[in-house]
Amino acid sequence: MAQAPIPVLVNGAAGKMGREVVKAVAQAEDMTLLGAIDKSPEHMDKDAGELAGIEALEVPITDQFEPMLALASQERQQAVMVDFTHPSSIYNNIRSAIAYGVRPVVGTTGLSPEQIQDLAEFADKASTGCLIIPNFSIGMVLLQQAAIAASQHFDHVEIIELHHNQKADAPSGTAIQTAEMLAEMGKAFNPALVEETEKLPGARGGLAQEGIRIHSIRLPGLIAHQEVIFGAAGQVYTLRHDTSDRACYMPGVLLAIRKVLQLKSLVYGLEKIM
Ligand SMILES: NC(=O)C1=CN([C@@H]2O[C@H](COP(=O)(O)OP(=O)(O)OC[C@H]3O[C@@H](n4cnc5c(N)ncnc54)[C@H](OP(=O)(O)O)[C@@H]3O)[C@@H](O)[C@H]2O)C=CC1
Ligand SMILES: O=C(O)C1=N[C@H](C(=O)O)C[C@H](O)C1
Repeated sequence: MAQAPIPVLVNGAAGKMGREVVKAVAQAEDMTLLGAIDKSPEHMDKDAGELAGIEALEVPITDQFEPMLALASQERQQAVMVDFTHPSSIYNNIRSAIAYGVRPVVGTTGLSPEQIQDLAEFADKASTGCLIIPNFSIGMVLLQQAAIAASQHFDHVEIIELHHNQKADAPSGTAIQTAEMLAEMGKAFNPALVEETEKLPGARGGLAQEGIRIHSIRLPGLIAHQEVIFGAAGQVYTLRHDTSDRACYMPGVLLAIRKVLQLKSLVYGLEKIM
């Protein structure tokens, strides 16, 4: 029997990322858009395809999250929920999806390490695959790999992340993940040479693990950008990634939808499924 297409729910379907995901799923031959959920009253009942700038898909935007999960749980082929909503709702969204046996692919940032640990235990107990991916772009995975390599040779590093000014959380999930990866190298960075005084609180950025500082910039005109800057005597090594279109995340999102069906636990980071 031919493999049935993967039924996909998109949560946050009226948002900037959600619209891209609707388009990508509609155009993927092995997937079908089962539902498009969003809480924005402005877009309620609109056709998700038309809102995404493609043909009508006969899938209206709805705010009925749990009924959609219930519907998805009835599907012959296991269903996936892609979530690009808001930091305030993501923890509960993931728990609800897992409770219904629907596999979450999560791009929404802002979960704490404790929440991720708790969700990992919940997914384990339910033997349900779940992917939490702070950044779906291949370019960022490559930047992070280059940063890990550079960290073996440099003891000083700072991260700057720059985003559009509609972003709710700071620092970005990607910057937090990048700092975590560098911290896992097992050494402390940025040994202090002088006693520093911050004349303006926050001037030196947020302090992540192992002395790594993260600086967040929010401006209209930006999409998503990150620099990891290494310094040593007489040299500076800068790694930079720039996005110019949210389409850059879609190959990673489609890969994650396919891969989450093979998992029985929570996996954090695109690099783990590539
Ligand atoms: N992992 C990755 O590669 C990427 C991750 N992101 C992350 O994805 C998230 C979304 O980003 P973006 O698309 O730019 O944001 P948007 O604000 O453009 O879109 C979010 C959409 O979700 C809706 N929404 C908010 N809360 C809920 C809820 N509880 N249930 C259903 N719908 C909800 C919003 O409605 P309303 O407008 O009414 O609030 C809005 O329509 C952010 O956390 C961002 O950091 C973004 C880009 C890439
Ligand atoms: O809000 C965004 O836009 C983005 N959010 C993610 C993050 O917080 O890292 C990924 C990317 O930077 C775009």
